[in-house]
Amino acid sequence: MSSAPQINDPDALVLSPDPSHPANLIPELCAAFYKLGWVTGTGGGICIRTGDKVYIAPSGVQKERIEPSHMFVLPYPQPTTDRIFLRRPALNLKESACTPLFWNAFEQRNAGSCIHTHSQNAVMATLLWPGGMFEISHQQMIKGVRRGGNGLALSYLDTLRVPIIENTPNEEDLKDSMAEAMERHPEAAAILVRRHGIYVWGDDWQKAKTQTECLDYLFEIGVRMKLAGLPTVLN
Ligand SMILES: CSCCC(=O)C(=O)COP(=O)(O)O
Ligand SMILES: [Zn+2]
Repeated sequence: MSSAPQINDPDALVLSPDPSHPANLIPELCAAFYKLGWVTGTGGGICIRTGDKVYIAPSGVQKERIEPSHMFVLPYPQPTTDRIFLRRPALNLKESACTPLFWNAFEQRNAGSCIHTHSQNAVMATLLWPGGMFEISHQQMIKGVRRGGNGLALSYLDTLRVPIIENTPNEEDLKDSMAEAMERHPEAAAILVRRHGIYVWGDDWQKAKTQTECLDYLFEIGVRMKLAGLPTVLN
């Protein structure tokens, strides 16, 4: 008898031979992000939304070792009351604590994917820019960032600005301040969290990943410029 998942079997939502299926992509991308130092120590990750379904990794697990069967699938949109699921893993796991923050990206930017990293470049940027905004100009990689994370790409002549919000002891409690920062700065492609990391979103996982890479590069070079005493914004 075949053990393949049947129609109406929730496991069919995460078991696919297609490498581009979100349940296969999330483990692959988390393993790649781990190598970059973005999701070490279990923190951070990526979620993917395909229309009315959201694929989310478990919380507090080694993100470089997750498997498709560990994935949560949630319907989008959600009711305003309790969180509902289309599929939960058989193991006793909880969905990522980043879920409410990923939801900000879906609801406010219609994002198809959101990435959270604990990159030291992002954290250092929040320490060396003690105000509410990271700023850098005249860098080629600025061209890889889109206005609002989902609009037209910035030009070499644009100054990149990324808002910084203050950290909270619990990840979930960042939801409101992240939502406010996104509302106040419609051109922002991401939100930095002081002494913690960053949330970056995009129309799809490819665009979210590209923007996270460009931003991380810009944080790294911005930090190095600042430490070398060089101005990061030119007139
Ligand atoms: C050492 S990780 C602390 C919690 C955190 O910052 C985080 O991003 C948690 O993400 P998870 O997906 O594991 O809930
Ligand atoms: Zn985090």
